[in-house]
Amino acid sequence: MLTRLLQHPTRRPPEGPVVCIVLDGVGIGRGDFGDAVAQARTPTLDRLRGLPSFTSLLAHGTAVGMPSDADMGNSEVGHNALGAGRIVDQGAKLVTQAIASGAIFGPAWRRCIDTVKTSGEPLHLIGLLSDGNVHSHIDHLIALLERAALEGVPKVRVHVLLDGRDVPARSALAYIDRLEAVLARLSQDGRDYRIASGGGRMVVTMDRYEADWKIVERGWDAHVRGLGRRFGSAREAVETLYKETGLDDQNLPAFVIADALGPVGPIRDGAAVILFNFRGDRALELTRAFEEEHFDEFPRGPKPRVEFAGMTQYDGDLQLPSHFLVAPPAIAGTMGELLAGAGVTQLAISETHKFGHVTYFWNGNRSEPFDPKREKYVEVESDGPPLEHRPWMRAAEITDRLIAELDAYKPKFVRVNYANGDMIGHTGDLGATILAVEAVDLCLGRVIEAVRARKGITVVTADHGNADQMFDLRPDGALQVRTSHSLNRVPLAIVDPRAPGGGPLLAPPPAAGLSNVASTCLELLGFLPPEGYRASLLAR
Ligand SMILES: O=C(O)[C@@H](CO)OP(=O)(O)O
Ligand SMILES: [Mn+2]
Ligand SMILES: [Mn+2]
Repeated sequence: MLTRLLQHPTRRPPEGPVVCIVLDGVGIGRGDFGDAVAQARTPTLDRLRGLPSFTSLLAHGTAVGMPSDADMGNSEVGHNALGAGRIVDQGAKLVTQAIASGAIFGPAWRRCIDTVKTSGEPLHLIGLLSDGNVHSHIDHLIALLERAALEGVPKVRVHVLLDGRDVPARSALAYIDRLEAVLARLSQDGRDYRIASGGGRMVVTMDRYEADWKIVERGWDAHVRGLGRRFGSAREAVETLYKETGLDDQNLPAFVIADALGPVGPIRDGAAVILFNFRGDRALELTRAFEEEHFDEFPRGPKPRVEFAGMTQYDGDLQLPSHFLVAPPAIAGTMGELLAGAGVTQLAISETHKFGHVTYFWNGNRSEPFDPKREKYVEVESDGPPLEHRPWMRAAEITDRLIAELDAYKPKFVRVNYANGDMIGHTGDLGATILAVEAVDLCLGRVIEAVRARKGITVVTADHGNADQMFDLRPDGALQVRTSHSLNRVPLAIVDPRAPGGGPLLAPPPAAGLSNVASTCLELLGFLPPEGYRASLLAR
């Protein structure tokens, strides 16, 4: 692996910057009524489709390091591939492999098991309960439960975050039933395994990029302190909350499972806690709440002294958490690191919801800049929910700031993420998602024009689909709102006013995907595609 960029023998970099725009969740759909990208009025995207430099890229499955081609893409694996220029085996795959080999039951697991065997306190498992394979997989949870039983752990408590964002919007009961069956089977020979608390992932525990610590506080109260509305079972909680609130899984309020003696699973001194999500963005804040001695993001109450482990290490710079079951994907030599080494100035910009995507994920799950003197990271503060009431989100403010920074900071390479197609697509609201795509298209046009005026090049792509598929066809023929990402390909277009047709000719290798974008950007900047990187998309 090269650690230094080499000049390209023939490519001349532009006078201005190379700006890579990620349209989060804007894939290429079927063009039907449920394809919000096709339904939207998008003069800029339409123009890009006519360029010689337009193509489509794979953004899901094995092309982004997921276990199989049935797996959707997501922001983590998408931005990892964009920034690393290679296909890296991702958390979903690494955890499954570590379960198969037994490597997952290493030192961190041992510490947890030894702790609870000594104290008599429960082993607590906290995480997202679904088979979405974006943040977690229920099979991983079940493997941990089976092993705990095999090792004679007497008490386990599971704290379940309801999904409905990577899986159908109201599918929580199916996963709860499946989990309850496993817990009942394992609750024999004196063992006592139960669900202890839970709530919808968008309002309980799984905040990211410090958008709203209240979310984590609600989770802390329910999982750790046993504080919250009580129910006899998770099924009863979900059924009642569906009826009372009309909300879907991702937004259901927190709940606590209690019996005649009170909450069944508060987390106390001497317990062990495993956060079984493998993806870091939405796991880091709870990790900090468990690990940091000094902490003032919310009142924790007395912090229980527990043995804490993550499914993996979520942040390689901050080394969070300190103990983890599976080694994280090793992503070194990302394009950000190589450009920093070559002294090229970089700007990364997005709004809060996607800020870490263009910094942390782009840099291989590292939160810090490689060279703070030549990198500027700009976060535009996001609006609060409900986002479907503001589908334009902060696209205009991001655009204003980006254009201002082209003159003020004068970066040579820019990466920007527009969150709208994804964040509004996840709400399942077709009308709002059409508006979201239109807002992005407007800003896209502004950026392209500003970059052209400064003699730069724009590279437009997306990290995975979402807005392009707002419905699923159920087996019975009925339509069902789709809140999750799609498996569709994503657009790739390059605007270079120096090229005769408005963009360079492309020669995409077979099965070209997101991992080919880094070499493409580096080549446009006048460098050779680095050794080990996937090929550039540019024709010779
Ligand atoms: O919101 C998220 O956490 C995921 C979906 O689970 O979306 P994205 O990968 O686009 O960030
Ligand atoms: Mn995304
Ligand atoms: Mn998403």
